[in-house]
Amino acid sequence: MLEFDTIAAISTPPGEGAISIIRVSGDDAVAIVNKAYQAGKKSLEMVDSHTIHYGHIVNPQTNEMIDEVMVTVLRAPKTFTREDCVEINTHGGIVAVNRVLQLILQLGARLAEPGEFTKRAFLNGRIDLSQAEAVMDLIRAKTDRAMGLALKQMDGNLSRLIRSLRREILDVLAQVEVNIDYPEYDDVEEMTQRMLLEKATEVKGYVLQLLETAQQGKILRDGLSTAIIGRPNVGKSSLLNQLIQEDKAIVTNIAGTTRDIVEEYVNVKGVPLKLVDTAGIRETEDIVEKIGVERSRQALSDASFILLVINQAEPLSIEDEALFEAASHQPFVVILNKTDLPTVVDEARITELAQGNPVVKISLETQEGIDQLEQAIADFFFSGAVVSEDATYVSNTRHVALLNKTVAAFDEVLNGLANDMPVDLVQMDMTQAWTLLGEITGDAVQDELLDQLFSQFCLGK
Ligand SMILES: Nc1nc2c(c(=O)[nH]1)N(C=O)[C@@H](CNc1ccc(C(=O)N[C@@H](CCC(=O)O)C(=O)O)cc1)CN2
Ligand SMILES: Nc1nc2c(ncn2[C@@H]2O[C@H](COP(=O)(O)OP(=O)(O)OP(=O)(O)O)[C@@H](O)[C@H]2O)c(=O)[nH]1
Ligand SMILES: [K+]
Ligand SMILES: [Mg+2]
Repeated sequence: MLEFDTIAAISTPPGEGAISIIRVSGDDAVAIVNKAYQAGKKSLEMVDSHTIHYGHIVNPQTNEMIDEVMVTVLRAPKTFTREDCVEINTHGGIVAVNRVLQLILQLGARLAEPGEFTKRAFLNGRIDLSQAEAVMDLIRAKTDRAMGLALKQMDGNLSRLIRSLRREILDVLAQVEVNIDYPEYDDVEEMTQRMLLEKATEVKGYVLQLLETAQQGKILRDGLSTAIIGRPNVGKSSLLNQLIQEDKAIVTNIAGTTRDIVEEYVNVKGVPLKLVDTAGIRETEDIVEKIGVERSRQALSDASFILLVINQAEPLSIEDEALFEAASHQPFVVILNKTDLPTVVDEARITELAQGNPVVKISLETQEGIDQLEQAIADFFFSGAVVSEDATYVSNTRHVALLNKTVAAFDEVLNGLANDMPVDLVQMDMTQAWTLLGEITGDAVQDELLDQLFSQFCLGK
């Protein structure tokens, strides 16, 4: 076990709640909290591990009572950090919890840095780096799918796969050493080269397969960024409300109702969408609406997927046609809304403008066609492929970058072999692939990177 000082932080979000938790971790956690804990003759130093105790937090210097609390004592190693941990459950709000924290800091603990508890769990060997990163993903997850993905990674799903690939590489590297040191056969050079070729090809194949999951993995994690665009009053906000099943965006019959971007996460037939409702796009002199229209254009170019809404009860306008052009840089679905009203729009022209992208007719008034729309969205995402619930995904940009570098290292190995390079040079590239994969799990990372990664965490985590 490494030597660390004792850290403390508030682990619950700021704001009004019934209870807040202060977490303390380190060798002196129990002793420090015990100095402030009062409950008759009871001492936290004497209680069993993983038990919770009622009492008061009292400033030992002034005897001032600060809060009535419940205190959990968790002794190493079966704790989140693998260190002695104490959790103080104070009253909610911000005053009580902050006063208790200040006292704990006065009594010898240091304020934890963001992510420092998780960092200790990593440094003390309870979890690896990709699992630690998954903890952060879990906290930030906004859909069930994103959460499922994070939980699996936390469970070590990706780590196990990476470890097995590294073991394969290490095995072949060891075998190469043996061949060099104890050449049993005359053709040892050729055998060694063949072994390296086979293994590099095989493991590179696995890494490429993993990389193929990255795009979907990223969408599962962050949501498919989807902009709802269209002229004013075509029903964009009504569509957002329909998809999220909630009256979140304001709907009126006044053109130019939506001024600001409205964002919502929603799960459509298993596809997590980050939906953005925008201001109707038109030329306008209204200053506020003008800014809204600017934001709509920005949202349009930021999105990976477009829902282009047209009012089919009106003739197609020049503005509608321009929107097809604007949307054409991303995949889009054309939505002909208001089918409860007579059709006026030129459908042949729409088909032409859609250029093979799906066209779906709906009425947000009568709910007609909603299911077909949701199906069209899901079809786009899955594009025929079935996404397995228990597949291993890469969803983290850092991991994707490392996997790409690993592929490049394998290419070096393969090039070297094709060009009859000396085996020890090829060995170096093979070792490089092994090191790069190790950076995903944190088996080979520098302090600087660790500091940067963990500082992205929330305080108290
Ligand atoms: N009060 C409280 N609730 C919490 C946490 C916490 O730290 N405190 N967690 C913080 O994220 C999460 C739970 N995660 C945890 C993960 C591992 C261990 C832990 O003690 N692991 C040990 C022993 C497990 C066992 O008893 O079998 C281990 O893995 O060695 C604890 C919490 C969510 N809820
Ligand atoms: N008849 C009919 N009316 C609809 C339908 N969908 C929406 N509407 C109505 O059309 C009007 C405009 O709807 P919104 O959802 O506010 O349209 P929008 O595109 O968000 O409008 P802006 O934010 O102003 O650009 C409202 O009065 C809705 O009730 C539909 O399918 N049929
Ligand atoms: K409107
Ligand atoms: Mg609107």
